[in-house]
Amino acid sequence: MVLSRLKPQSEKKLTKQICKVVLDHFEKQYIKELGESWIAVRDILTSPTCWQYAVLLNRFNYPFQLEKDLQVKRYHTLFQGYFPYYPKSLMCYVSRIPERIPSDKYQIGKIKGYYLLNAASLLPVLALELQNGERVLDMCAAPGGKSIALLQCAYPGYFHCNEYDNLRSRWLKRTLESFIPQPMTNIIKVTELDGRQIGHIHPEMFDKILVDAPCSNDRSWLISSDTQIASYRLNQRKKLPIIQIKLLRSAIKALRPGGSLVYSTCTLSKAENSDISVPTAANLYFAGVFRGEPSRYSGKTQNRTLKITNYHDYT
Ligand SMILES: C[S@@+](CC[C@H](N)C(=O)[O-])C[C@H]1O[C@@H](n2cnc3c(N)ncnc32)[C@H](O)[C@@H]1O
Repeated sequence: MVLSRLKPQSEKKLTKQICKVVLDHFEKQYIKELGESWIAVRDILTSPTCWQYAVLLNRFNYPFQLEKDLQVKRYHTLFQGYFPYYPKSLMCYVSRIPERIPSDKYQIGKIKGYYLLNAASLLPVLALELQNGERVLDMCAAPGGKSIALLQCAYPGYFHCNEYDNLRSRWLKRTLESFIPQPMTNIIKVTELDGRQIGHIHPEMFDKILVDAPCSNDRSWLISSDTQIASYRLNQRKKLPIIQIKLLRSAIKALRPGGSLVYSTCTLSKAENSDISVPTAANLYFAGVFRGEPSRYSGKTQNRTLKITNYHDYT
C-alpha cells in the first residue's frame, strides 16, 4: 500500500530551467576557485537527475512498512561505514535511480514517519557528533531538517532551536511538532533571536553548536526562474560573509570550552566557507561528498573545535 504512494515524479518534472545569469556568474567565479573540477561539479549541479533526495526515517514513529518498500525498490542506507560517528538510530535511505517520493502529509496530532532532504545535508549533522545529554544549539534552524536529523542521532539534555525570520520560525515549529512527540518537546526551546546576539545572551552555554548559515544556495539559485530576483541575489551575495562571520563569532562565544561547533553552508563559494575563519579555533575541513565518496575530515582540535562543512550533493 505504501509502495503505491512512492511513485516517482515524472522525468519531465525533474527537468528544471537553468538561470543563465546565475550560471554565467558561477562560471566566472568557480572556474577561478575550483579549476577544472568546476566542470564536473557544474554538470551535477545543473542536472536534476543527479540530485539525491534522501528519505530520513523518523525514529519517533518508525515507518517499518515504508522501510521494507524502500528496500524492495533497492534504496540503500547512506554513508554508513564512512564516518567515525554514525549512530545506528539515524536511518536514511537513498536510491541510485533518480526519483523523488511524495512528502509525508501534515495531519494534526500525527507524528510523521519520514522527512525528505538533500542527502548531503546530513554531513554537518554527522560532523557535530551529538551525544546523549549534551546541550545543543541549532542557531539558524528553519525549516528544521537538520534539527530533526540531530534528534535521530541522540537525546540531547537541552536543544535550543533558533530562527530569526518570523515566518520561517513558524515553519520550524510546525516541523518540530510534526516529527517529535510531545513529551520530548520539554527539552526543546524555540526562539526567534538574531543569532548574532546569542553569544552575549548565553556565553559558554552549549556543548555543541550548529551554524547552518544563511548563504548563497548555489543549486537553488541556479534553478530560479525569475531573472530579476536572481540578479538581486547575486548583487547582495558579497554581503553574506559579513553576517556569516558575525554568526560564527557569536556561536563561538556561546560554546563552552572543549565544545564543538559546525559551521556549514550549501554553497561552494570560498568567501562563504574557508575564508570565514576565526582565530580561536582549529579549522577542520569536511569538504563534502564527491561522487558518493564523502571525504573524511581531518585536523587538530584545540580548546574548541570548529568544523567547516559544505553539503552540496555531488553524489
Ligand atoms: C540555510 S538556512 C537553515 C536551514 C536549516 N538548518 C535546515 O536544515 O532546515 C539558514 C537560515 O538562517 C536564517 N537566518 C538568517 N539570518 C539569521 C540570523 N541573524 N540569526 C538566525 N538565523 C538567521 C534564515 O532565515 C534561514 O532560515
